[in-house]
Amino acid sequence: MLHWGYEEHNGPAHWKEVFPVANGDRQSPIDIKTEETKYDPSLRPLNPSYDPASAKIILNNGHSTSVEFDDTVNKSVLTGGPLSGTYRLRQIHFHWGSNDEAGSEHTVDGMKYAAELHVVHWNAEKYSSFVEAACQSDGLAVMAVFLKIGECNPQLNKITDHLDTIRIKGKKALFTNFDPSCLLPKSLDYWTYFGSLTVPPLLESVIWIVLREPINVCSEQLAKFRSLLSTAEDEVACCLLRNFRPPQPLRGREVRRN
Ligand SMILES: NS(=O)(=O)c1ccc(NCc2ccco2)c([N+](=O)[O-])c1
Ligand SMILES: [Zn+2]
Repeated sequence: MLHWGYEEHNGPAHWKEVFPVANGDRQSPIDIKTEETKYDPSLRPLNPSYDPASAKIILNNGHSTSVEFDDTVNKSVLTGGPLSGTYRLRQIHFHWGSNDEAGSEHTVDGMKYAAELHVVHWNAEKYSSFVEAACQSDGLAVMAVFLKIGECNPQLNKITDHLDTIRIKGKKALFTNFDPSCLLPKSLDYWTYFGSLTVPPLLESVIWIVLREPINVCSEQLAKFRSLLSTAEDEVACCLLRNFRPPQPLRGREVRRN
């Protein structure tokens, strides 16, 4: 496999050839079977607290589009929920499909949403960098938000309005004064389980926090993500039509709900 991606020749089925942990026992995403989730009274309310000034750049890394935040200080953090300690906001990014019928990574009772937002944090209380934390079993906390097709979402336009300036892989643009809370649903009720990065290197270091309530976006907004290129300037242009990994085996893990 040349370089991993989401096409037939280098997609999720091939990743184990380079990243054997792909067959590990705490891989993500998963299908959430709602009847088998367990209520846990010890789970606390989620407490995201983000400073819009932490947002720095918007980027096309060839696999998704991300907004990167200044994570050198505890200015934008997530506490509460299943977490012990303070997790620092690192970046947000999206996963989508080639049409509106599929695109989310997690599924709920087999149902696929059109897309999924990931809000990525790392355990800055115990570790000194994202990369170090990404190698620890309690190093990362990723909040997942489902995107379903409905009314256009004016908040998402803050992101999609900039995609034409970062069409090519590797392009980045200044992007600040953005609080990702504007993309969270009314309810912060969640499911939580121990899993992994859903993208190589697939490290098993993520405490997943999947919000139960989706947010609405419209088809035209999602279409803009599909016009991003997975290729760089000197390569034959190829659109990033899809970038979701399918659900992985639960391997006996428990999914708890608040
Ligand atoms: N879909 S996800 O939220 O699980 C995810 C996957 C990979 C990476 N990054 C790749 C990476 C390299 C070394 C450690 O991490 C990130 N991230 O960086 O936020 C998030
Ligand atoms: Zn992701």
